[in-house]
Amino acid sequence: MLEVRNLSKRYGETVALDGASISFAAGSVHTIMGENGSGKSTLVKLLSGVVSPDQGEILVNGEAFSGRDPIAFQAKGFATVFQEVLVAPDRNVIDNILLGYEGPFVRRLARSARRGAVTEVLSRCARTVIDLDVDAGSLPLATQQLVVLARALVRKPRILILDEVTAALDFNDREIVFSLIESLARDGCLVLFISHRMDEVLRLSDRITILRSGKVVETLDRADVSPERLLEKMAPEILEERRHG
Ligand SMILES: Nc1ncnc2c1ncn2[C@@H]1O[C@H](COP(=O)(O)OP(=O)(O)OP(=O)(O)O)[C@@H](O)[C@H]1O
Repeated sequence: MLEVRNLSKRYGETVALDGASISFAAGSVHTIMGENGSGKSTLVKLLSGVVSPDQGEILVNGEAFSGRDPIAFQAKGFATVFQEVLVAPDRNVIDNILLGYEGPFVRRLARSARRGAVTEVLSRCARTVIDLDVDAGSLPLATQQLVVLARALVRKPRILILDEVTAALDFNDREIVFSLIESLARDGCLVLFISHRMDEVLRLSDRITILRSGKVVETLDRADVSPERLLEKMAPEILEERRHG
């Protein structure tokens, strides 16, 4: 459904992504793992149209497209929740969740229906009760993250990219987000999950791609991985130290 071929991105002297080729299947949770600086966020930015690749292709259902055009990516069914929490701080929660969503769905909604749509989408991704009328900037960071997640969900994405979204969340909200991820994948969505938490990666992933220094080390099926194998692929030097330490 989604494929990247030979994708590369350089920032000055730094090669952030170096000829990455990965195939992603619809209806699956595909995790990208790697140490800090391995290129995970660069891949996310390329797949969101925030930056454009120096080389390589992004294909959706076999059709190549790329470039620096987030709206075009959204139109193709991509929605991304970035690592940095991005709310419009002076707009209320309803506006934040419906922000930039120019689809016919929202245009036709009356005021009360907007509130209903937002309540429904929040109930799918948060146990925390969120006041819809306060400015999003006044909410705790974890709640802001849930607002951004709801914003992605309201678009009914076919490809949902979650970059370290669970880091700030409390236990209850993390559990509800896990269930949401599982149910989205069951319904045919591709969930591209970026995390360095071994427990959640092993629990949720169907496939795992490991990046090291901008290169794809390997893509593995969940059945073939163990924590030790993942660590060996991500950071062999750490495993070596442990063996001898
Ligand atoms: N805008 C930028 N300008 C210069 N260098 C950058 C920029 N963005 C990323 N890099 C560099 O590219 C490399 C890959 O960074 P990237 O953020 O993609 O890694 P990451 O795996 O997401 O790391 P982290 O887990 O810390 O978020 C790093 O060496 C980083 O310093």
